[in-house]
Amino acid sequence: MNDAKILVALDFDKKAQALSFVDQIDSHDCRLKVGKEMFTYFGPEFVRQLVDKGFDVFLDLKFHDIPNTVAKAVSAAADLGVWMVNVHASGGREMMIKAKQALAGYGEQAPLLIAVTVLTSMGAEDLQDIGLNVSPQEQVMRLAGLTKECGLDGVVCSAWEAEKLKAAFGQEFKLITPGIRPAGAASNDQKRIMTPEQAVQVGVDYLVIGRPITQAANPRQVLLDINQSLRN
Ligand SMILES: O=C(O)c1cc(=O)[nH]c(=O)n1[C@@H]1O[C@H](COP(=O)(O)O)[C@@H](O)[C@H]1O
Repeated sequence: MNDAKILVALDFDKKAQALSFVDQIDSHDCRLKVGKEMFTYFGPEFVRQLVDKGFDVFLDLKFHDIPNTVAKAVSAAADLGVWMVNVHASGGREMMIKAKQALAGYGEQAPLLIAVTVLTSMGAEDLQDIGLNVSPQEQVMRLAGLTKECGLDGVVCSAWEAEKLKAAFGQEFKLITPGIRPAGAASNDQKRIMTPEQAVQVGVDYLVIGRPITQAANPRQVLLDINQSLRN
């Protein structure tokens, strides 16, 4: 069984580059996240290719639509054989419940279903712009609570919110966090970063890491070093 905590964000715009990267790493050392850019360029066939190579794939398409459409999209993701798929919690209760119900027929093969609460790129002013007079933290807690009520498996959040979320919603509620940087790595455009060790200590279940691994001279070694640091 794969117990890898690292989800490598495969943000390449060339399929050959992505596959050459994937060929350097082992499916036991990480899982792979495919987002909107790669999916739009290379489609479901690319996802199938990764699944066929033995990788657990997180299909990060953040579905947000009417309940029937999202349920069908989540079901299509399950048909691709992905390990995890996500929706926007702000799509609401009925949308999330229908999405969860759509996976019922897949039994053990059903992907984990998680929700995005508030994007880390949004601050209080952005929430005001869309009519939400609350702090991002309050909105994260509110949407995480709704996600749990709807029976989903967890949320995407910042590692800085992990302790509060675990305390409120329990250890089983999975937390997936971007903005993770090994000590000494460039932060790039990420603002509130944490090291992999710190993130695991505060209760994060899966660490989304992109450029520190994908742009490294020796990606496999960086991956092995991070995994080793998590075992210490
Ligand atoms: O949903 C995401 O994956 C995501 C949400 C968020 O709030 N912030 C965020 O950085 N991400 C993604 O996480 C990955 C982080 O990549 P690196 O910054 O290269 O480690 C990218 O694929 C981002 O699109």
